[in-house]
Amino acid sequence: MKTNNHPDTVLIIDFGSQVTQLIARRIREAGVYSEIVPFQSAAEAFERVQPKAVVLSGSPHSTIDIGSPRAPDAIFQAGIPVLGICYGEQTMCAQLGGKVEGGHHREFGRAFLEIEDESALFEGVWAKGTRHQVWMSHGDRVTEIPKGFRVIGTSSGAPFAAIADEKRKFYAVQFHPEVVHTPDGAKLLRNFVHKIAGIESDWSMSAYREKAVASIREQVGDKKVICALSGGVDSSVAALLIHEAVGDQLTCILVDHGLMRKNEAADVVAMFREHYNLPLILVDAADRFIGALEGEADPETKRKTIGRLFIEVFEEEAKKLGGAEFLAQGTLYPDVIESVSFTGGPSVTIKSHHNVGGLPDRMNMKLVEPLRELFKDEVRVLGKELGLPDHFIGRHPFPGPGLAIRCPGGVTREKLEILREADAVYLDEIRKAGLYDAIWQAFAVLLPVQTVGVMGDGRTYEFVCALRAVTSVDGMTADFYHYDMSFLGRAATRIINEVRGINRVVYDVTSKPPGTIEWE
Ligand SMILES: Nc1ncnc2c1ncn2[C@@H]1O[C@H](COP(=O)(O)OP(=O)(O)OP(=O)(O)O)[C@@H](O)[C@H]1O
Ligand SMILES: O=c1[nH]c(=O)c2[nH+]cn([C@@H]3O[C@H](COP(=O)(O)O)[C@@H](O)[C@H]3O)c2[nH]1
Ligand SMILES: NC(=O)CC[C@H](N)C(=O)O
Ligand SMILES: [Mg+2]
Repeated sequence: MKTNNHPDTVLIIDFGSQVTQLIARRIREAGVYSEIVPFQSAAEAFERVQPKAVVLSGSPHSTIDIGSPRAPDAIFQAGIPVLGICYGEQTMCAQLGGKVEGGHHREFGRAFLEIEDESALFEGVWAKGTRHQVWMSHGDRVTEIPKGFRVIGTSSGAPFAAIADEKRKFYAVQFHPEVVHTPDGAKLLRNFVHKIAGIESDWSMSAYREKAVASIREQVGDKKVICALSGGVDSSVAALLIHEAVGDQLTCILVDHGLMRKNEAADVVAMFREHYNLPLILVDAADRFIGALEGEADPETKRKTIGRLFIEVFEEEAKKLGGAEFLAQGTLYPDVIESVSFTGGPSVTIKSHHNVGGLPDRMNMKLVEPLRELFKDEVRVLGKELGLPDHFIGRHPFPGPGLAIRCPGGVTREKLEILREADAVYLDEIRKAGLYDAIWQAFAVLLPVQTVGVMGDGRTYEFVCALRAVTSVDGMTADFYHYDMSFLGRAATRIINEVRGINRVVYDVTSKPPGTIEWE
């Protein structure tokens, strides 16, 4: 039985490529809904989703190895178009009667594709006899293609770099059309979904909004929902969507734990109460959080204390409301994929991220997760659609434990106050320089180190403030932002002049890895 709400889905079978998510992105950019499933559950997902087309991803595996992953045979018998990419091509060939060999012709990075023949895949993009840049990353290669296929493109390392069986609508490429280093790749994927699979563009955020609102109504009925609202993009968009669906059945809870940025709580409250008339409870829990944190210097203990207090506050607030059946969360698609990805496996805990994910178990509530099919940039588009002002949509992420993890070592009220001021000055300078949107996340850190300085001919002995700014796509990896030195000089001068308690400023030039974005 088909259980997915989207009539025209492209199913992407993930064999563990680093860039599988990009395939989904590119297809969605073409206005077509796509879903990623790990290969282990592909057979079940194929049955459930009944896709209009299938894409097979790349993989770190080799089809030559015994026990390496395969696509379910059913997809080749369903009469729908299939596109194999890299490993996807190799397994398609291996499964349909071709041959793959471990190569002496490895290609990594930039390569050139000679167009040998016309094809629906290349229509309007690449003409026969031309040559184009593509991006490759393979060690194995196809050496014999299955019956029914013909060669449409070659590269110096891969005689079967692009092949097609137009009758069965099976296509396969050794290069990666999903990455930006294949400049025309997105157009090929568009050809695949529109021209070959015949799917029209109907995936838009306004269509999504309607569907999401309807399904929230169906799920929630006349029951109560609470939503932990931080004012971050994810929880804000989730709250607005649920409010549109069930109005006053929703109550949002914003916890002011005393670890927010300057004016943060007030701004969030003003925005949601005044502009949206959204039922919002602001809980002032600053004493409770700071009281529990005082004297605690261990980063993990700090994080766990904050997580525990969050749960306590939500439990109390839910009780005051007479209980609530549902808990809303801003879970995004990458979170969902990560938790099911077969490459994930048991990994070490670098830090215990606070999220409300621990809540439902403890609180016995069902989850409402209206964003679980979306990527962050899609959430931003949806936020715009819902009328969230630009300055809210473009906000840098802010962690649940807030300033506590930017005060390494013990937290005190005084230190938090110094940090809050320094952070505000720093962000003000960033905005003035027009850099806010170019930076993924920026913040100040107050080090537990005092140094000697001289100010107004007097000796000072005050704290060191570290500035951090990073570029990133998803927070998983990051580079430090390459400021102009004169900007750093300006920011440092202002912080030292305006913030009592700081007499020295340094800049953090660590990428992630080896560093993390936050200091704790
Ligand atoms: N001060 C807070 N009060 C209430 N809920 C909070 C608070 N801080 C965090 N949360 C909850 O924890 C969740 C996870 O925080 P996270 O920072 O990952 O997401 P966000 O704040 O919604 O968006 P962004 O990633 O843009 O900051 C939030 O979605 C929100 O539900
Ligand atoms: O909601 C959150 N709860 C947390 O406990 C938490 N810790 C880190 N972060 C944010 O996650 C991103 C990656 O941070 P790290 O490189 O420090 O792990 C960065 O954007 C961090 O700000 C958190 N967000
Ligand atoms: N990127 C890939 O899909 C690589 C496939 C296979 N591991 C190879 O080296 O050829
Ligand atoms: Mg946040």
